[in-house]
Amino acid sequence: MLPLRLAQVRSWLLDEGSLTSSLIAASNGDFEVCRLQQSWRIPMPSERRALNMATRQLALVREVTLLCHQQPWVFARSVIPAATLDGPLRHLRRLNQQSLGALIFRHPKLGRSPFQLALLAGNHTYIPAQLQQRESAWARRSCFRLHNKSLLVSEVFLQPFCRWQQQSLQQSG
Ligand SMILES: C=C(O[C@@H]1C=C(C(=O)O)C=C[C@H]1O)C(=O)O
Repeated sequence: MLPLRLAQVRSWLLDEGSLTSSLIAASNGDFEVCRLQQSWRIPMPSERRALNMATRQLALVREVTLLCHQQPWVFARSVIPAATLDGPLRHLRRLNQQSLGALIFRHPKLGRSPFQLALLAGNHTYIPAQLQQRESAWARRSCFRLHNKSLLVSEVFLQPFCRWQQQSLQQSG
């Protein structure tokens, strides 16, 4: 199957609301978060730049898949600087299988930067090996801000999501 054209996924890529909420609705509630890893690491250079972090500074890096109907629809990587874990988002330290979005979207003053979009090769090293695929994958990235604290969230829309979206578009004509 060819990767979806931008026009076919644009509404999902540019939606500023909670992706968790959208996927729960799309899957009629058959949704779960699977935490792949969560550890203190030096972020990638482009992530450090997006967060204005110093070169050797550590951040809490969380990687999950968002599963709908037990299928991995999205791979998400969040980079949370230590300073962000001291403020109103300090409970993110203890995040496990709960959705990060379910927590941060509770805050009415949550801000979000404009999205950066990319079409990644399905075997791009950014995607964990077990999630890599033949088809290219659309990805988006944005910075959340709350009380001058930031965290960077990247999401890659995988093939099971694309198959569902293509069927949805065909059914809606
Ligand atoms: C930011 C959101 O949280 C989602 C859940 C994540 C997690 O649990 O680690 C990470 C990114 C998002 O896909 C959202 O729902 O919009």
